Amino acid sequence: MTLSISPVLNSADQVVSSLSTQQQPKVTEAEMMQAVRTLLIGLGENPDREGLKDTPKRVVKALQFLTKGYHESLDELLNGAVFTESADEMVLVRDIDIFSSCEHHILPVIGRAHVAYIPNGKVIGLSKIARICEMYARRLQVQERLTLQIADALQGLLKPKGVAVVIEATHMCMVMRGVQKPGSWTVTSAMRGVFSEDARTREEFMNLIRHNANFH
Ligand SMILES: Nc1nc2c(ncn2[C@@H]2O[C@H](COP(=O)(O)OP(=O)(O)OP(=O)(O)O)[C@@H](O)[C@H]2O)c(=O)[nH]1
Ligand SMILES: [Zn+2]
Repeated sequence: MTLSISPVLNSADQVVSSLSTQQQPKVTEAEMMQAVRTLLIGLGENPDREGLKDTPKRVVKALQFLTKGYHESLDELLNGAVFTESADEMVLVRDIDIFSSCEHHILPVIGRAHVAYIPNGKVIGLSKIARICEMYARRLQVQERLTLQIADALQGLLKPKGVAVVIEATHMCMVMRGVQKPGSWTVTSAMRGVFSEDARTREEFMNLIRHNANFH
């Protein structure tokens, strides 16, 4: 099977970023598996031993899953779930699990996103906020870009009064290798509109993401 690994783009995506627009060459799954086999040999392994026989196939499948966001688009995931509403108070979806992969080492980045916006005539289906996070997380990323892509997607889709995104994450490339700092985690934020202009609105958001829910 020949895979096109060029990202699926739509108008909303184009508003969001030009970072993923480059055309990629087409590569077959067989070629991808062969590359994994070469890696195994380079690591001193025997790719033909029983335990590793199907590993190239599994690795390719796993990497395709971890980067499936390249083949998704905002239009598809939204499924029309943007509604006209007069609500104009902050909407916050907290503690959205993030499983991404760092683009430098292709190692896991694990954390949580908190996403808020203040509507301006339109609201979005709540699950779609998590789906937007998921689409951008399932790509090779740096945490800063992931954070701003989520913010800019919401800003572009809803034209709200403001958007705030905070991501807290730990990078396995800093935990399992390299500098080896298991307790470290990184916080990134992207503030748009009133969240960037008004310290009180930003403060309210920061307080809400610190507060512990009663049902936990
Ligand atoms: N800003 C940013 N840096 C990241 C992210 N993920 C990984 N990195 C960093 O990317 C950098 C790559 O640095 P290099 O010196 O080229 O690579 P390296 O030799 O593997 O670096 P070390 O991790 O320090 O061993 C490292 O400092 C990583 O910590 C991210 O999401 N955001
Ligand atoms: Zn890394």
